[in-house]
Amino acid sequence: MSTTPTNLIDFLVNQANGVKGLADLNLPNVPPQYFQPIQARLNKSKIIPQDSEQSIPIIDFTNWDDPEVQDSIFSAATNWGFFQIVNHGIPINLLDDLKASVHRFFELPVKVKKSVKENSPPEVVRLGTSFSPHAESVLEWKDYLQLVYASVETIHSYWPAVCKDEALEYMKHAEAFIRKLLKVLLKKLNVNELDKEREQTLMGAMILSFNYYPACPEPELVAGVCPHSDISSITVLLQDGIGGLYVRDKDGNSWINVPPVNGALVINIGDVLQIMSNGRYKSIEHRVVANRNKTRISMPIFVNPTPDSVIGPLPEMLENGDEPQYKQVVFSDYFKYFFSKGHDGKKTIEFAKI
Ligand SMILES: COc1cc(/C=C/C(=O)SCCNC(=O)CCNC(=O)[C@H](O)C(C)(C)COP(=O)(O)OP(=O)(O)OC[C@H]2O[C@@H](n3cnc4c(N)ncnc43)[C@H](O)[C@@H]2OP(=O)(O)O)ccc1O
Ligand SMILES: O=C(O)CCC(=O)C(=O)O
Ligand SMILES: [Fe+2]
Repeated sequence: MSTTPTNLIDFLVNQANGVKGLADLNLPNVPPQYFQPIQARLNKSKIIPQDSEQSIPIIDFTNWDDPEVQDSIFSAATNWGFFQIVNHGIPINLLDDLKASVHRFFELPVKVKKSVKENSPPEVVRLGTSFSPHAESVLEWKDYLQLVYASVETIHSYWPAVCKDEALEYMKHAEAFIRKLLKVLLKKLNVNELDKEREQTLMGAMILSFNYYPACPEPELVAGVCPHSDISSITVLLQDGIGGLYVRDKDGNSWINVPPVNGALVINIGDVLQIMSNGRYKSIEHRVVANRNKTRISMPIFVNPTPDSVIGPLPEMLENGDEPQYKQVVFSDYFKYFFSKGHDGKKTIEFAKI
């Protein structure tokens, strides 16, 4: 029978086995480095039943410039911070092709993935496991591949061949959708034009991430992703049909499932838009649970400012005399702070609080 590698971090990170390599050993138990403290585990009594009246809104984007549709987006971003969009304009076959390419990438032999890790500049491609393994006290049951949406030449040089075409085609369509959605979100904040400077601040740097959560022998002991809010302006997430994403409820103590809806994209407001809207839009905590029997994948696009963008409440938010709740921060300082610690709920935004 296989045993846990003696130097687990070396096995996971340096040898590029990731948690998939660990799961492939078919160990009966999870190594203690993955044990969440008891109070941090998601116990069933804290989950709001799926059939209750509370559920994340699902919005049809077909008539996105219809004021009623825009009102429902504003209401979801203000009250929930999370919603699902159907009829977003991205062909469903592209979503299916992308999911297949994610499985193809993670199923590559470890030596191929190791060479991707070793030969890719981290500002373009980053293969990793957990969240920030050198900074966190407990590991998360997740591997990831981050593809930075750079110039076409850079993409062709560095994105892995097994998923490059699918990822690039998806990003081209997603970019058009993201621009429309940000226009709506900004318009409802009385910002009527998304000029070049604001576009750079809201969506100047986009990262397509492939998250891979292998089946786990003891899912109740671990976290796929610990509670956190995203640091992006928005995140656009495609999930497969397995499920496992939960959002913190308004009462603060319970969690609501984000059920997989075929063809839908899950949108969440990130810290940047909470800061720019001076707290009007909410960047809500969410987490992922592991699954005993099935591998789950998800594909978030982190829609980020460029690293040198300065983030703060929009002047339009302060016109009627409201006090700013956040100071001006350089985005690269913000994300370096985010990665300097483990996921820790909503604590990152304290960095920008006045
Ligand atoms: C993983 O689960 C996640 C991820 C996220 C992601 C949110 C974001 O998109 S934040 C935007 C960050 N921007 C980029 O990643 C662009 C590409 N990267 C870069 O240009 C550079 O890496 C850099 C971000 C400018 C930082 O450069 P540098 O100062 O030279 O430092 P590094 O050696 O690259 O990194 C130091 C250390 O920080 C951690 N880290 C930095 N960036 C990331 C990243 N994108 N993902 C994961 N970790 C990152 C990492 O610990 C680095 O240590 P190493 O062990 O890799 O050496 C949101 C939510 C999630 O659950
Ligand atoms: O896998 C998911 O559904 C969500 C992942 C997530 O929250 C993240 O990558 O920031
Ligand atoms: Fe997230």
